[in-house]
Formats: sequence, C-alpha cells, structure tokens
Amino acid sequence: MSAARDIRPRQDDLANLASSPSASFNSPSSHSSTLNRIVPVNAKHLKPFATEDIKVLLLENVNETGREILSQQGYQVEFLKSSLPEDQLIEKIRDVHVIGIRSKTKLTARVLKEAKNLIVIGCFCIGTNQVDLQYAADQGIAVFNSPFSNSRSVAELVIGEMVVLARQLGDRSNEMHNGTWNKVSNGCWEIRGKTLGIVGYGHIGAQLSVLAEAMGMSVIYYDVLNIMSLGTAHQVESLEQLLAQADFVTLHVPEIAETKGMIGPKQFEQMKKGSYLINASRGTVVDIPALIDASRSGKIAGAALDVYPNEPAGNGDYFNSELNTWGEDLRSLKNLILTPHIGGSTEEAQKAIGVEVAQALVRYANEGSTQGAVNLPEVTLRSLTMDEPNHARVIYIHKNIPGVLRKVNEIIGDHNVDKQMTDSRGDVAYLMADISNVDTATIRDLYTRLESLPSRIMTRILY
Ligand SMILES: NC(=O)C1=CN([C@@H]2O[C@H](COP(=O)(O)OP(=O)(O)OC[C@H]3O[C@@H](n4cnc5c(N)ncnc54)[C@H](O)[C@@H]3O)[C@@H](O)[C@H]2O)C=CC1
Ligand SMILES: O=C(O)C(=O)COP(=O)(O)O
Repeated sequence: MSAARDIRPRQDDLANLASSPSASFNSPSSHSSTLNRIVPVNAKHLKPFATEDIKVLLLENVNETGREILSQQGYQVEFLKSSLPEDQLIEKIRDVHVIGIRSKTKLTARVLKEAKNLIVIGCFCIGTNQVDLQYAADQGIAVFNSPFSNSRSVAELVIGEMVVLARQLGDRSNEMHNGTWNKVSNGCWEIRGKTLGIVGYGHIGAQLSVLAEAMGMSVIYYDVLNIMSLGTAHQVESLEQLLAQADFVTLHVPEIAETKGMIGPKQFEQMKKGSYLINASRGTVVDIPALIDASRSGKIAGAALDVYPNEPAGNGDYFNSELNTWGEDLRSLKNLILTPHIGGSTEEAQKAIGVEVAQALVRYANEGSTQGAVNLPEVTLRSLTMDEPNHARVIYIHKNIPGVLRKVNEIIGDHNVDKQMTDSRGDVAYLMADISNVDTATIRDLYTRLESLPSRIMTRILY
C-alpha cells in the first residue's frame, strides 16, 4: 500500500513550496493562483491535505450530525451558533478550506475574494441565494446544498398555519395570555373545501399539495415550468388567475431576480377579499409595506410570515419590522403569524441536512466528486482506494475555452490514464482523471504543468 498524499493550492505554504526542488511557484495574486503543498496523509483514505490541516468553519448552528461527520475525518472544525457580520466573516474565511452556512450568511463576491484557501461551500439548507454561485464557480469553489431534506417540515408548517389563520388562533392565544376571554366564531372557518393557491410547485409546493388535498382543500398552482399535478390539483396559467381564485395563497419560489417583490400592491389588489397570504420562501418575495396596507384595509384576513427582507443574525437579536408609509409595522397587525425563519427547523430536517451536506463536503474534499454541486458540472469517478499503488487523481477546474482538453491531455497523456471524465457548465469546466504508475516527482511535475496553463482555475492532485 502506498502512502497517500495530496497536492492542493494553499496560500500559507509559500516557504515550503518555494524551496521545493521539483516545482516552482509564483506569488499569489488571486484565489486561483494560491500555492500548493504536499502533505502525507493516512493511507486508508485519500485526503486533500493531512486531515488535521483541513480547516472547516461552521456557522449558524449547523446540526451536530454534520459536525460529527466532519470532525470524524480529523478536520479542524470551528463551530459558531450565529452568522457573522461581513468584516468578521472576511477575517475568518481567509484561513478556511471548507465553510458551512445556512440561509443567513451572505457569501458575496467581496467575501469570497478573500477566501484564498476555500475549496468548497456547504449550504446546510435548501436555498443558495445567499451565495454568489457564479463567482464561486469562477474561482473553482464548489457549492453544495440539501435540496429537499426540510421540504416536509415547511409543508407541515404551512398546513398548521392555514388552520391557525382560519381560526384566528394567534390572536385568541395572545388575548388569553393577556387575561382576556374572547369566544368568537365570526370570520373563523374550516379549511376543508377552501382553495389553496401554491406559487412555485417544486419540492415544497408539491408536498404541500398532497397534504392540503388530504385536508379536503382544492389545490391550484402557478409555476413558470409546466409541472405534472399531483392528485386533483391543477396548474393555472398566470399568477393573476391564481390570486383571483385562491382563499389561501402560499409562496414557495426561490429568491431570484424574477421573484423579488412578486407580491406587491397590484397582487394584493388581485387577491380575493378575506383571503390569506403565507410566505415561507424568502423575505424579498413579498413587499412588506403593501402587506401591511392590505391587512389594515381588510383586503386580506390574515397572513403568516416566516421570512423577512432583513433577518437578525442570531437568537436574542432584535427583530425590526419594515413600516408602511403611515409608520405602521407588522407587529401591530391582527391575525398575523410571525415566525423567525423556522420553516426548516425541525429535528428531523436538521439531522438529515447535517448528514447530507457534510457527506457531500467530505466526498468533494477527499475525492473531488461534484455530484450534487449547484454551481459546477457534476463529475464523479468511482471511489478511490489505496490498493492501487502509485495512483493519482488529477482534478483540473478550468475555463471552458476551446483547446484546453488537448493541452491537458498533452500533459497527462504520457501516463497511464485509467479513467477520465470532463464536463462543463457555462464558462467553467471540471476534469477528473485517475492515473496509475506515477511517482511523487511525476505528480509534482504534472501539477506544475497544469498550473501553468492559462485556462487554469484550480488544480488539485489527490494521491
Ligand atoms: N422558510 C424556510 O425555512 C425554508 C424556505 N425555503 C425556501 O423555499 C424555496 C422553495 O423551495 P423548494 O420547493 O425546495 O424549491 P424548488 O426549486 O423545488 O421549487 C421552486 C419552484 O418555484 C418555481 N419558480 C421559480 N421561479 C418562479 C416564478 N417566477 N414564478 C413561479 N414559479 C417559479 C420553480 O420552477 C420551481 O418549481 C427555496 O428556494 C427557499 O428559498 C426552503 C426551505 C426552508
Ligand atoms: O432551507 C432553506 O432554504 C431555508 O430557508 C432554511 O434555512 P435555515 O437553514 O433555517 O437557515
């Protein structure tokens, strides 16, 4: 069995590498020109560095299932319960190879520019709008998420909220907490027989559709894609049609340019009088001042919000509601449920997300597999074993321009390439090749030559 080693870009090893007899390294000028280092690692699994060298930063209270998987790899795992303000994030991210976040932490181009050692981002949630995915891809940084592990939790929350809104339970409960007995049936309804309008019929919307029908509701949905309906739900052609028919409108779209302010004054006008709005997608999808107006005027009979345009960083922080033009805020409204972005916050969801995303991070760091990545082409080769002596896996992330593969194959083609896979996504391409019968000096030489190609974004060699 051979010793397993790895070559990886790493900024803080200038001294080690500059003295390397078999390779020359230039000073770093950008993320993609950071330096590499060669570290022996344990022979059972191939690692990108010596395991104890990998620095992982986990923010926003990532579940312990994920923390354990990463710690068991021997990585250095730093865990924080909340997100960080941008300046502190920039300080911390400079040093780390792997970062795990949830929906709050914004990984903008400005932040990522400082992340010289970063190879991968794990979003321990569904949404990836908080990450500049294209910038990350352009730097060769892979991004993973958990596409559906909390979908059911969100769908169940929405079902619960519809009953709570239809029966004004939030207000009744508040009154009782204040010592007031107020037994009313006016404006209180069953949800059976009502129409639910789902905007965005993806993982959450579709799951909700099934649950709502089981409660006796009729389901209509609007989506930019033509999507097969479940049960007896049916797709409508426009948002306007949905708003005109639905007793409950619930939003399950991603935060993208097209969905910002999707529900504003005009859409509240188009809703049925006495209907309800639920938003557990992203805060920017609903115009909050318009919601306040629609609630004050009695156009809508209630609303449930789980997400906000500006959310506090951590527990205990002050929640500041936006105001309408009259200076009225959300907290003053009747029959309004406000929850602190807990749609996906169940034990089941968080445990499953912890496992799923941490495993993807380990697979990427240890083996280079981009299966499930949201910003890079999905490329995978079968798992590496250390049974094959003098075996190396070349990972070459490069600009998707003509002629690159010829150049790469000129470099690796003199060796025994056992398998190779390449794919592109937009301007970025990802190549993986397993090579046998190569010694350390050859690996260094391959690395140096690949690094010197103008198409290079990031080179990693696992061995
Ligand atoms: N409150 C919470 O804790 C949680 C919130 N979320 C949010 O919910 C969103 C939806 O989640 P999933 O259902 O898993 O996403 P998904 O990607 O499975 O489904 C989204 C659907 O929205 C549709 N869509 C996109 N743009 C649209 C537009 N302009 N008009 C109509 N439909 C449009 C898509 O075609 C897709 O079918 C996530 O992006 C995330 O932001 C997700 C999980 C938890
Ligand atoms: O999964 C998502 O997109 C969510 O919005 C849940 O976010 P969270 O992990 O609770 O910060």
